[in-house]
Amino acid sequence: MGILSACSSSIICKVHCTCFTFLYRRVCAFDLVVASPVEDYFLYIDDLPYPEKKEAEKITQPYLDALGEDYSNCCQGTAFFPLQSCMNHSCCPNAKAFKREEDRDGQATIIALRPICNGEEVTISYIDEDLSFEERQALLADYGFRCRCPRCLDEEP
Ligand SMILES: C[S@@+](CC[C@H](N)C(=O)[O-])C[C@H]1O[C@@H](n2cnc3c(N)ncnc32)[C@H](O)[C@@H]1O
Repeated sequence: MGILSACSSSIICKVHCTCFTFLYRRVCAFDLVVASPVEDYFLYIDDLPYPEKKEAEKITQPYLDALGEDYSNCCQGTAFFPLQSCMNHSCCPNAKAFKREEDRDGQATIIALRPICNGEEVTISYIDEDLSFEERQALLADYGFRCRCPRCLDEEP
């Protein structure tokens, strides 16, 4: 297995997605929900100084009227993150990959769940690690492998 190891800081890194497309999950895609970019755009217009705001609103108001309440719908999708794709799974992971409110589009954060020693492998969980050994193995079989993490080796009958 390839290994991604890292330093001991709690926020390990911010990773960027290279494309925003639907991928087979074995490639290690990452499900995302991001705030509506349309809403962000209207908030930006709202903050413009007076003459520019007036000008911009002449163009944006018809779109806002047409969209109605749907303008603030968040977007959901799956993205490919090259760094996260290098991270092996563990049923007792030491890190977690997710998008925080402050992460902008195309960015996600890997955060340590506990202190990680220099040189220690950084692992995330691909599944709900609260499941039983059999349930975890069944889900991971769908990813195409049998889990050999320390917890599974320990729980293996
Ligand atoms: C997203 S890749 C992870 C990076 C990969 N190890 C590499 O070198 O490119 C997922 C693959 O890594 C292997 N893998 C990841 N976690 C594993 C684990 N806990 N036990 C066994 N194999 C694992 C499996 O072959 C799996 O299909």
